[in-house]
Amino acid sequence: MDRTVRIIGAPMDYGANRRGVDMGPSAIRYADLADGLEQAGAVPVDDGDLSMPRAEERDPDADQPSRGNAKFLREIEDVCRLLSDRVASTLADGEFPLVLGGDHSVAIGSLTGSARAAELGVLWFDAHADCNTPETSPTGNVHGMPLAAVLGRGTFGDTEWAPATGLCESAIVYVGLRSIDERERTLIRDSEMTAFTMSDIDRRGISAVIEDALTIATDGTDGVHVSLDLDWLDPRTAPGVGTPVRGGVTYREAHAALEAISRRDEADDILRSMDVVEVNPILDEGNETATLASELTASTFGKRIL
Ligand SMILES: NC(=[NH2+])NCCC[C@H](N)C(=O)O
Ligand SMILES: [Mn+2]
Ligand SMILES: [Mn+2]
Repeated sequence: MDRTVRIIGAPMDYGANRRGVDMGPSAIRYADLADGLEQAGAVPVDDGDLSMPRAEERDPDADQPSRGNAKFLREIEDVCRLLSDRVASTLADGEFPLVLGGDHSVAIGSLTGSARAAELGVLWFDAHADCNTPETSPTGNVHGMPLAAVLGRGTFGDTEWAPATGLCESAIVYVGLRSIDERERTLIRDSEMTAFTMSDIDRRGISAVIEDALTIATDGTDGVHVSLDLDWLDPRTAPGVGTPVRGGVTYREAHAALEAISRRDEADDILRSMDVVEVNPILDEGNETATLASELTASTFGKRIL
């Protein structure tokens, strides 16, 4: 399929606890992303990076004006508004938006953009649930909050910039969770989202879990957004991330899951948008996490072994 994939770099690090994820887009490009996409049968077009605002104060503990317990929320809002418009216009042009993070707060931009003109399901591959609000977050880091923001939970500043209109809560599916804060647990239980944890993968295997996840994410929706946080994988395989958690999926399980998405996409045309986030080259070993991010993206678009 000759799908045009527009690569949009979002070198944001205002939402993370560690500096360095702003270099993620370069590292993933350097790891032959465009080649991999071509081998998958896509036509990559690189938009370059969105420019990031300069924060007035880089001390993350400094008070961010009227933003509650959400560090750099003003900067994150600016970037996500821009990204959201870029994702929406890419889709309107009939192209596929592929967003390279940056920390996971960029998903507020990709999701609001992608859900503007469609009922949207989400596959969220992550060790973390990322559904804290400024009120519940133990850290104040916005990369732990994007799903709450797009679902309209909690208060993210004074304007309604974060909720995603066409987002279908019952079609949001987590895959591979293993680190959930207490208040996130309550939010998930009281929500319509589905959470497959690492225990589900242990018991049922990745293939059965991903088939169920695909069925839920596509039920009643026009398309699916894939959000891939590299800390979904085990830190032995993906060391270049800011918030590693032991006991993640293996290299093969990750490819199996994303290949399953591409097979479903070949049959039913389900893929709408994607972001690949949290690659931190400063913490990486020989760019292996960025390489993995690049390979897994190619698998999602249909690159096969044979
Ligand atoms: N996208 C991520 N790596 N998120 C990590 C979030 C960690 C923790 N739950 C927090 O709220 O701070
Ligand atoms: Mn994570
Ligand atoms: Mn995340």
